[in-house]
Amino acid sequence: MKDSLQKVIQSIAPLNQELAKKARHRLDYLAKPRGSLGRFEDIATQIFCIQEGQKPCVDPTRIYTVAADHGVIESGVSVSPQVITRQMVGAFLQNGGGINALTNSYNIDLKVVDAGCVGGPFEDCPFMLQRKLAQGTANLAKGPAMSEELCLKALQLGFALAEEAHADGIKTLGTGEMGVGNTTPSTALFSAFFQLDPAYLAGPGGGLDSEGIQHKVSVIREALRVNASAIESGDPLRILAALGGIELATLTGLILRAASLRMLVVVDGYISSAAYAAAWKLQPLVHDYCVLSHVSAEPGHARVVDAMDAAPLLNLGFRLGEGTGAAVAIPLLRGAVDAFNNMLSFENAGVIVAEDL
Ligand SMILES: Cc1cc2ncn([C@H]3O[C@H](COP(=O)(O)O)[C@@H](O)[C@H]3O)c2cc1C
Ligand SMILES: O=C(O)c1cccnc1
Repeated sequence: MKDSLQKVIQSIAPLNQELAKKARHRLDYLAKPRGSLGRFEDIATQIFCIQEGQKPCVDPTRIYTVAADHGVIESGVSVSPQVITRQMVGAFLQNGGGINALTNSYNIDLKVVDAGCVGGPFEDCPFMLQRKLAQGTANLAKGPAMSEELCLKALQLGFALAEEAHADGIKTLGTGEMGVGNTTPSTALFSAFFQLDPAYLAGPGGGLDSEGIQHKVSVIREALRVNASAIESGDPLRILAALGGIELATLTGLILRAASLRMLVVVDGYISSAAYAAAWKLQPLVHDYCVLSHVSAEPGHARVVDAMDAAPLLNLGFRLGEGTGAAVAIPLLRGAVDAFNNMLSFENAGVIVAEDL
């Protein structure tokens, strides 16, 4: 199983800088001052390179909202009980979650994945994927959250999801998650990967008060202590297994495989960024295939995006997860490629460039 991870990691190619020059050249000759479409120009260039110089396109798009439970919930790290994970998946299946409203609004395909929810299978539904790998994780404050084997299985589930999307002709993938308690493993991963104090990162998640946040910090400190040997190994796979979650490792696999299949990935907020951080530690080239949709209202997010040299597109005060930020960013990507593809050049528009006078 480790071999397939190595294979995916090695098959991610750097973007061709000659193509980036070509895209910049085109953008410079469109009927606008150079660089005046700012980040849209970067996005169009990135997509042009990912798609190897084809006319860039964003659609069709899909968001995978991956659900799983977390043993650490028994340590009192969330305002919500574990059963909310299941109930929210039930709400998604009735088209009633935040992610449903936004994917419907923006015409994005949604797939909800049970990767590790406690309990039995969910009701059948055309956009539900029943891929349960385990009944949640173990409590990371007491030992590793996952065995390396379970973590590899989750990575492989992520590979399969990216492959299925690719086979369906999807060009852009978004990440989403649902798992009560998952800001705790996310914060633990960020602390371990970037040597940051959990007190500097931990926030309210689903709604903890300041006392609750302090308790969460102490639980994360304990998780870092009991999993010190994995952290000291510096091996991102061991760290992800020890401190992560099933949905997080699935999203890590999805990001890696999507990059190797040359798909653009829109990474949602704080929690999805923890999956991205693991992918980035395993293969820094994923940076070139990903866009971070927004900076989460979870206060640690701005701090870790700095550590990853990433620049989220939006700041909307979102702190929901589920893929909602990714959904909101997708129309912006469409606008960026439409400007690239559809604007006239100075010459075709009959506009005289100052330097030609
Ligand atoms: C009703 C409800 C819907 C959600 N949808 C996403 N999350 C978000 O909050 C959870 C993480 O926060 P914490 O670590 O504090 O539990 C995750 O499930 C995340 O997706 C929700 C949380 C709740 C309560
Ligand atoms: O930004 C997120 O992903 C987030 C933050 C808090 C709670 N749930 C999700």
